[in-house]
Amino acid sequence: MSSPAVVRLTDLTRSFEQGGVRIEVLRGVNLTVAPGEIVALLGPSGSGKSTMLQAVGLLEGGFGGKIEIAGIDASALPPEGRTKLRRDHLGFVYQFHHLLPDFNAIENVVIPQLVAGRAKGEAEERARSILSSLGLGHRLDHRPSQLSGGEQQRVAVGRALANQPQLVLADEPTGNLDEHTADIVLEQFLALVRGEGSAALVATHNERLAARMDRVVRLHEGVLE
Ligand SMILES: Nc1ncnc2c1ncn2[C@@H]1O[C@H](COP(=O)(O)OP(=O)(O)OP(=O)(O)O)[C@@H](O)[C@H]1O
Repeated sequence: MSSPAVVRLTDLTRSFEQGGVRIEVLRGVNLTVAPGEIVALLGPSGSGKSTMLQAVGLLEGGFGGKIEIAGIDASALPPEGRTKLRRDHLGFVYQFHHLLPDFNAIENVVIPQLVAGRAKGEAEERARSILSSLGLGHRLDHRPSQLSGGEQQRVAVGRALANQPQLVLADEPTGNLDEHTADIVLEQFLALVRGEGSAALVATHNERLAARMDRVVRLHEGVLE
């Protein structure tokens, strides 16, 4: 039997009420992401990309439709079940790094592994290997404030992959970087994700970067084209 899709969204809906006005942001999104597949989510500002990633990331409620992660219906789970699903299967990269400021690069990649129950030595070895593959072997002891924007973002990528997630959710992961640095960081991100065999759903408005991924889907007026 083939392994289940890492994500399957069926008729996903989300609307917000603002000042008495109802905005329907997602109007019935359907999407399937296969294991190891890297999908670019394109759409103009305000089209609902972040809202869609929040749904898949199981970070918020309020969505209609069905969200399945690794073959499990998340919509039917209690909050602790969703937390476990998120911890076991998902990794996150945001536009801003959100690294722990008081910990250095290697610690930022080790800590999530310790939380997940991995032994310290093994976690350190893995963190070193991931950060070296991201070109940061010479920056392991640096804290976020001692790293460039591109380096900070690469550590954030390493942290997202630390626990071998089946799916990485990335919201404008290079949106805060200049074009040249964004290209380098994206290439390293894609290489690491491919090397680990993870799938990824990457929100961006950058067509050029989207073209480097396996498939492009577009959000338009609340549905995927
Ligand atoms: N908590 C909220 N309350 C009210 N409206 C919201 C809320 N979150 C998002 N929205 C609205 O939903 C729409 C989609 O927002 P979202 O952030 O998902 O878009 P996006 O495609 O990620 O945009 P960008 O590329 O600018 O990040 C916007 O019109 C936004 O104002």
